[in-house]
Amino acid sequence: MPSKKIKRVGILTGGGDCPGLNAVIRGVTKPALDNGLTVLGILDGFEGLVEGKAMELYNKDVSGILATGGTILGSSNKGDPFHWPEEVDGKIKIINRSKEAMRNYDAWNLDAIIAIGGDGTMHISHQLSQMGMNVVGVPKTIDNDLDATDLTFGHDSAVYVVAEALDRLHTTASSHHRVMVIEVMGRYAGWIALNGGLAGGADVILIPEIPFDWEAIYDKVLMRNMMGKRFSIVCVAEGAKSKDGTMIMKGKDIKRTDPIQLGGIGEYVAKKISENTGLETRYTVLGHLQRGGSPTPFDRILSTKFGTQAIQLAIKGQFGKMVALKGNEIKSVRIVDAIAKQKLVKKTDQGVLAAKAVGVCFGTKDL
Ligand SMILES: Nc1ncnc2c1ncn2[C@@H]1O[C@H](COP(=O)(O)OP(=O)(O)O)[C@@H](O)[C@H]1O
Ligand SMILES: O=P(O)(O)OC[C@H]1O[C@](O)(COP(=O)(O)O)[C@@H](O)[C@@H]1O
Ligand SMILES: [Mg+2]
Repeated sequence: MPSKKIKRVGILTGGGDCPGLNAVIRGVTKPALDNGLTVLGILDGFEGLVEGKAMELYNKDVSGILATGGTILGSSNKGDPFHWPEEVDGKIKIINRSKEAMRNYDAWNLDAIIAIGGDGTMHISHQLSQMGMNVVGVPKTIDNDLDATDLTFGHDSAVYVVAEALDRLHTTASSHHRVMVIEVMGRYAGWIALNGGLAGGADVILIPEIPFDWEAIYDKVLMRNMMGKRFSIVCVAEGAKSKDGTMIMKGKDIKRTDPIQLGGIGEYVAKKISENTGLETRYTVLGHLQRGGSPTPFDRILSTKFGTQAIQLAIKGQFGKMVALKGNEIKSVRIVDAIAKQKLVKKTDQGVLAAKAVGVCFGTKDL
């Protein structure tokens, strides 16, 4: 049976922002308008859907945003309709506001929503699909931890920032004969540390998937020193942990479905190296610099392909699907399958093998 012709589509960006979101919004909106659809930009992710915050998008709104960072729609990693925190008598109570989300969807006369986000956004999209909402997903996250796509947009831009930072740290590390530790993002996945470390020539890369031995790190930096290489660069993922330790948290935000805020491992690793090797050590936390600014050309292209394919799926009535990169092709997968598995670094990944082959230490002798 041919699918009902859609006339009006909503678009939102959920979760942590990243470079390329605006390129996707443009990639969806331009062809949608050309096909006679109207487009409603929902503000601040699912928060806007629940609270009724939106604006019409016209050609002028998406003109000139291909290369701009952030999202013109705003984003939020708190507004989960199914897990909405509300303060009652000074205490946080979790309530379900999904019916209000459905009500706004109907009140706005939407035939579909394009939801751009990561695992959290896709979880919510799946739940809303089950309630009858037509959703098409677009995978974003600097972390690259969605298994259903070979790459998420935003990752390449984050890796570019890490590589540039490592280049800069190299020159000062070399001048002062220091160990430089850099903490990068990625949550429970080590992709940013692995790919950024590879691109920036790190000597040690520490990732959550490969718990490390302290001794292996000390040996590596001391050995380099003995060989006359009087500086070392250690690239550590925020979720990395030692074999005898746990991930280090900098805080908790109970308003979020995953309340854990990672951070602090860089400082800790630097302190331990300094205490146990006697080498002068400094640390840098790259933080949100990895998520800000203009997308790389690679991410602009991927985002544009994702956006244009997503609106095509919606026009064809292919709901409950997420666009995905498979090899060089943009395909689609079911959102329910996309949230089934997190993509983590495996010890056998070519990036790990290549890093090992050029002498990178992962803080373990077990590899
Ligand atoms: N496993 C989950 N199931 C349902 N909702 C989630 C889950 N993880 C996160 N969320 C919610 O999804 C939204 C976005 O999640 P977040 O992880 O910040 O961004 P992303 O969409 O990039 O993964 C937040 O409102 C968060 O509370
Ligand atoms: O900006 P916040 O709320 O501190 O979140 C930081 C987290 O968001 C990220 O930058 C990106 O995660 P998402 O893409 O899943 O939102 C993680 O690498 C990091 O742990
Ligand atoms: Mg997430």
